Amino acid sequence: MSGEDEAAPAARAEEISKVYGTGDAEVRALDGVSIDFPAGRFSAVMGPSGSGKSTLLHCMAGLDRVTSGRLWIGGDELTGMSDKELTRLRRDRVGFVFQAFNLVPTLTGAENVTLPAAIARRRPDEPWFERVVEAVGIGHRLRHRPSEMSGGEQQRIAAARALVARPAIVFADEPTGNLDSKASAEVLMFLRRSVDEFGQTIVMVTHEPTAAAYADHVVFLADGRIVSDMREPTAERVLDLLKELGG
Ligand SMILES: Nc1ncnc2c1ncn2[C@@H]1O[C@H](COP(=O)(O)OP(=O)(O)OP(=O)(O)O)[C@@H](O)[C@H]1O
Repeated sequence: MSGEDEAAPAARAEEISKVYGTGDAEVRALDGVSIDFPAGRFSAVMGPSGSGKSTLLHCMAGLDRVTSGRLWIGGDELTGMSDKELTRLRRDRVGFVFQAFNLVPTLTGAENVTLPAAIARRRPDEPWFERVVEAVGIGHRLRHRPSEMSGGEQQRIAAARALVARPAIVFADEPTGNLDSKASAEVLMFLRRSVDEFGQTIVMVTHEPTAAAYADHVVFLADGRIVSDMREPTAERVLDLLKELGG
């Protein structure tokens, strides 16, 4: 958590814009956003509803394409990649955690965690799997199916699934949006631990100041632009700034 942000960013956006629709229906969801997400840090993205948070995350993760501007994951430029190249990049370099856990209901917890590696025909790294499972605290749920788990347990399985492939970066979109405060804290503590202990890079969209307070820094969006930035956030300072920004 030192201040050297000169390290190569894990992800970078340069003047990106995203326009949905045309004519009267045109929506400029992102309007010239430039941002570096430093490697080995936990970053949060906040802002009012409709400010472009999910759009930013989806574009940076290669799930959606920008209208203009350039994007990188590590040294790889996403803009200009074919769909096939993007799919491969997402599979090999990016982890995802979504609000709606997105586990496969017919698979056990363990099978859900190792599914991406199986799809990519990668050999499972057993010691690493054990370490991630220990850190996430869901060892006792590995043989259960998602329907037999609480929301918090399902989300921790989803977080372990994102982490176990050792991605260059994990994007989390409202990962605690469906969880109560205790389950949220467990998920967030795991994400924090994965940054501190495993050197993981995380970018998380959230509405919740208490969730943002787990991050090393927070960027604030409004109307598709970055309007503020906060290091070492606390829930109180985040809340104050959101009020100031009218969010
Ligand atoms: N597929 C789409 N087609 C048209 N407009 C879209 C599409 N996706 C998003 N938008 C619009 O782009 C803007 C930004 O949406 P986005 O979902 O990125 O905001 P957000 O900050 O994540 O909002 P929320 O906090 O409510 O999830 C909004 O005005 C939204 O209506």
